[in-house]
Amino acid sequence: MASQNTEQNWDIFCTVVDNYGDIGVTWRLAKQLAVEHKINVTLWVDDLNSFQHILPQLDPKLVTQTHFGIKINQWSEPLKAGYYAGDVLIEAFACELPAQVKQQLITAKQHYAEDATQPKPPVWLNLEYLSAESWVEGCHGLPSMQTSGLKKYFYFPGFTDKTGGLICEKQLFGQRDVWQADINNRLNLFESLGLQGIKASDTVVSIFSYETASLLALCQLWQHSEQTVHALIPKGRCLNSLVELLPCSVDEISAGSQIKLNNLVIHILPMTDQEGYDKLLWSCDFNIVRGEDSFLRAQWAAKPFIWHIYVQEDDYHLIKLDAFMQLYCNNLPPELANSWKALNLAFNQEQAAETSEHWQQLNLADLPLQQHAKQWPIDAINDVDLVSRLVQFVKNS
Ligand SMILES: Cc1cn([C@H]2C[C@H](O)[C@@H](COP(=O)(O)OP(=O)(O)O[C@H]3O[C@@H](C)[C@H](O)[C@@H](O)[C@H]3O)O2)c(=O)[nH]c1=O
Repeated sequence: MASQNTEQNWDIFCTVVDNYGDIGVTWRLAKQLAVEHKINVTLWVDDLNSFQHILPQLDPKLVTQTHFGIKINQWSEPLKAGYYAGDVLIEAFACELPAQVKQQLITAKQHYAEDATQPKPPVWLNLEYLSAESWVEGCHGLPSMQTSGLKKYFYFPGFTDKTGGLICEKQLFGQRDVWQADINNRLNLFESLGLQGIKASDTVVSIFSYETASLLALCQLWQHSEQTVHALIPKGRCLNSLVELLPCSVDEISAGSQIKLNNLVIHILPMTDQEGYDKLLWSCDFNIVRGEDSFLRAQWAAKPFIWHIYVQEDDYHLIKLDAFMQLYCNNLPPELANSWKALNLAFNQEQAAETSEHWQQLNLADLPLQQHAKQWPIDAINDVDLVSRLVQFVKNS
């Protein structure tokens, strides 16, 4: 009961469209709400098998289970675990709430309208996808009146103070700095993942992209690089782009495989939990990431990166990519900004030759590039992270 009890109960509903981004973002959100704001969170997920890839201890057969203090309920219809209206209800990325949940909201509203001592109906929010586009500022926080008479708010993550902010745990940058200050952490991590032969002077790149000819071009280039390049690839979609380099079919490749191609060594990794993936990003010299959540975590890793954006109809993703690149490059020397942007654009447009060319122009040891990667997270977070802004938003609504 929001008005009588300080303990808050929030529900988050998430459908897994494809890949891991939707569940990845909502799982981070749930963990931070629970850990930093002591909120009782119930996360409803329609595909626990996908979820298990990033939370290995999850049992996809269970209707309800608790991990990290968060109740995780299977979302099948009709719901097997009961939904009871709490203080806040978040639908992630415009997923359609079950009819029985909507009915509970209407009932809660009616009861409250008849008797104001009854619990208020939950604050209802739709969590949107992250975009750096300027229109986001105008739409963040807008309410939309539903036919039921209930209000639903649109919550837009973003990079400016007029948006909903970015997911980032309070201790994250401190933990990252401690990790990166000691080279042994990186080498120990590689060892614990079973990666052999990585020397401190080698270049290490993590790769979690979608399929693209640009990736093949980069790997072909790295084969002939002066220094050894280690490509760390969690088993998944991007391997399909490297078929012509692989000694066997993608299906036969398993986590733990190591493929040596002249000066390029490809290591196939198991997927780990999110905390393990963060550490991997902190430990590499360069990260190739995708979607929404790994994209943000690559920024928080304070290392240079390529963002392989999720493709949208009519090339709309290129507009989103451009909006982000403009922001990211604001304080970079123009020549460096141009080559970083050109690399990202070529990679996303599958321009293999241009991707190789722009990679060669980018010097990973370049000090301004590294300094920018370190300063950017501080500027981007803009004082207040998404979860703190969200809690405040709920208080004000
Ligand atoms: C490789 C790896 C990833 N992860 C996590 C990090 C992220 O939370 C998640 C991957 O999510 P993303 O980076 O967002 O990429 P994605 O491609 O998996 O998800 C995408 O899904 C689409 C449906 C959305 O529309 C996109 O915006 C995007 O979110 O997986 C691990 O926890 N361990 C791992 O080993």
